[in-house]
Amino acid sequence: MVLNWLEKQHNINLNYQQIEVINHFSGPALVLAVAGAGKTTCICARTANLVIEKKVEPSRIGTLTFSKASAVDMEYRFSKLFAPLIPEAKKVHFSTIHSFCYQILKQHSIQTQSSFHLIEGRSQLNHKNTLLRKIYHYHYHDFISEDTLEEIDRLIGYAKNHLMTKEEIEKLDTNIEKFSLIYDTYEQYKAKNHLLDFNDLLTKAYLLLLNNRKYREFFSRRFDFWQLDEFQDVSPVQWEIIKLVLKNDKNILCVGDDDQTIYSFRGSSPSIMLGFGEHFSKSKKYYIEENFRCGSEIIRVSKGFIQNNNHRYHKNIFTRNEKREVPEIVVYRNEKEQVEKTIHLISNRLKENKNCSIGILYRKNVSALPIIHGLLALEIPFRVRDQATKVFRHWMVKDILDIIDYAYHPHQEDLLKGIYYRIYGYIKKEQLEQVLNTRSPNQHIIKSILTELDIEEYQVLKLNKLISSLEELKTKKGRNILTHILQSIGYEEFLKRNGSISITSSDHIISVLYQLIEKIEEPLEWRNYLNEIEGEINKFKAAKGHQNITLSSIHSAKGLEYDYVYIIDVTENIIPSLKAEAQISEKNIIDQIEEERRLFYVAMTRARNKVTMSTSSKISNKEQKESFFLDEIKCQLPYAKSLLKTIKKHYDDAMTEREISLDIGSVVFHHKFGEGVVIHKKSDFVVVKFGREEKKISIEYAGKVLRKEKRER
Ligand SMILES: Nc1ncnc2c1ncn2[C@@H]1O[C@H](COP(=O)(O)OP(=O)(O)OP(=O)(O)O)[C@@H](O)[C@H]1O
Repeated sequence: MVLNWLEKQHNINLNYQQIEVINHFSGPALVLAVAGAGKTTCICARTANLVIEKKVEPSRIGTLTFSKASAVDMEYRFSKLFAPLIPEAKKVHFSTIHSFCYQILKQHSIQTQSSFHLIEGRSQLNHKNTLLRKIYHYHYHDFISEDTLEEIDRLIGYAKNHLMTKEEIEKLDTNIEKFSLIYDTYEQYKAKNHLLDFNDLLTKAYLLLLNNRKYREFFSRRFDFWQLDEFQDVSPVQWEIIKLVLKNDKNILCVGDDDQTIYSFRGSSPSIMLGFGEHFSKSKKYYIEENFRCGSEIIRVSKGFIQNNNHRYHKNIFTRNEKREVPEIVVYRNEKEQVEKTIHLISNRLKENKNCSIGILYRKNVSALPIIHGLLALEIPFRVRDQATKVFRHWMVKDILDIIDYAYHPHQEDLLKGIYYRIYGYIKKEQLEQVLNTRSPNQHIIKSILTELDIEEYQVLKLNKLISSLEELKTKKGRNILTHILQSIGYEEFLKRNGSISITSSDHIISVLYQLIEKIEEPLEWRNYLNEIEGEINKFKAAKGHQNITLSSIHSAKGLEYDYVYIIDVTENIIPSLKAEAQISEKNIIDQIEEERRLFYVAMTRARNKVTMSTSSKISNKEQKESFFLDEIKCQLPYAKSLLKTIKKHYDDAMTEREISLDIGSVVFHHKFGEGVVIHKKSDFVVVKFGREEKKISIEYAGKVLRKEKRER
């Protein structure tokens, strides 16, 4: 009946693997699906089948997802597909795990006449960040950078999702030395003020269910049939909650694609999916391996690429779709060319087909800005899915704007307080405090240091130079504004000294700012201009209706599809983006690379017709290597053989001219393992990927082996 309905009313012919899933009735089941396999269609059809064929009450079926957007989307699709067939379709429950936990806590608060307030959510977002900022300042006596704030937030989520003990939190692999102190203070403050963040919804609900039999029984009666979508994203605490509310019959159907696990950094754990069969010894396992979305060339290339991961279920990914277009790699000369040519390619696509959909995807939100700038200039409409403008509040952008403002307002102490140690002049904290206590409010602060304090000769020279550089800044235009701040005012020097941001990532931000600042006539215009761009982006974001072009981070593009996908900035250190913690283990590096590879796979499989991956040879005028993922993809392309020969020749030639390069992405040769790619580099070792195997080799040893091999050639 359901199959007939889908075929007749919606022209959807389910394949035999999908039909098997739809017919699954009771007991635990794991559905291993591939990208574009119609997971949502399957869950909706199985729900309809339970109601129509198995006579299950619609309100007894509960489907949980991980994001609000997916829950809303599924509810909408279920109603669109089956509302005319199932009069009580609205009674089927679709929600997020968080909202399920919220109901548990709400119930508890009613019964115990206690209350709690959320410090996250649409209107509350800043509350949590404000609290973390204050706690950081309390422990470090310093202001927190946006990067550190994000990292602390992530670590808190990670610890909670893994139900970590105090001892485990103390041992967490992080550069933030006082993290466990910050964590304790945060927890104490929330407990005292009855506040909860989103992750607390999970941990508190878990504890309630674990320690209170009545709650456990009450909520396990909530549904007879449970379905869990995006199972690959489940975290340990979420999985514990689900297991606690399952009744003895364990009617749960979990659907996911382990190749699309992209939230491990936040707490999801692929091992839960991989261990499903061990947990439920009598479970069934289904596969849906046909991709209905992508052209066969995209499937062939992306499948070969993801097979480089070792920790995954083997799946026979296939499609019956035609070839469509071969995935393409484009190496541009510099970041500017990448933006211009990408927009040009997109415009041509739209000329060919004004209804086609285009996704521009990137690993870091900052990559979106030059494209946005270019699209705005050409008045091409677009949509931005996530917070691309967050970079405008990045501390580097704030510093640059403050330096400009300070040049115009040299008496303003608030401005100088934030930047005095980030610019030339060697101003010490005590000197600044001393002069701020004695000078009158309208006095030029740096001049006051010169006239009122007893300072060394070298500093007199530096301060005089700084005063004239700040004056000179007011005369600069366009790119020269930024160059002057970086070089003459000393901001570049500070970036190099500062360990909290990698040079590559500051280079990336600077390169983006260079592109945005080009047409600025005088420094003071810069702040307004950034506000204008932000306003435009928000306008486009709010605009309803269809837009051909969508800009999105790869993370936010999960679950979506476009006719044409452009993945930009596929550059070393941008993707894969690896954390460079001091004590990081080899296993951790490999796990991170595998997660990044999954992320790239998600990006590629968003495309129906063609995926174009681009990189630029230079960023901020500095040579830039392409991501080694592109080497892995090149091996899958039709022209791979001849291309590999070229690469090999290129490296052979290069090696005869200079020492072998052990930089990430370099192709190297080992006497036993053959050709490999350097995928990670530390001061004393490198990790080299030879085919599907990864080897950790000490730098000293690697140097010897690789040179020996080359000499023999
Ligand atoms: N049996 C089918 N025949 C034809 N098209 C189908 C079938 N099942 C699903 N589709 C279509 O395939 C596309 C992918 O489906 P869907 O977005 O549900 O996949 P998914 O498994 O959620 O993908 P991903 O995990 O990559 O986001 C959709 O356009 C959907 O309508």
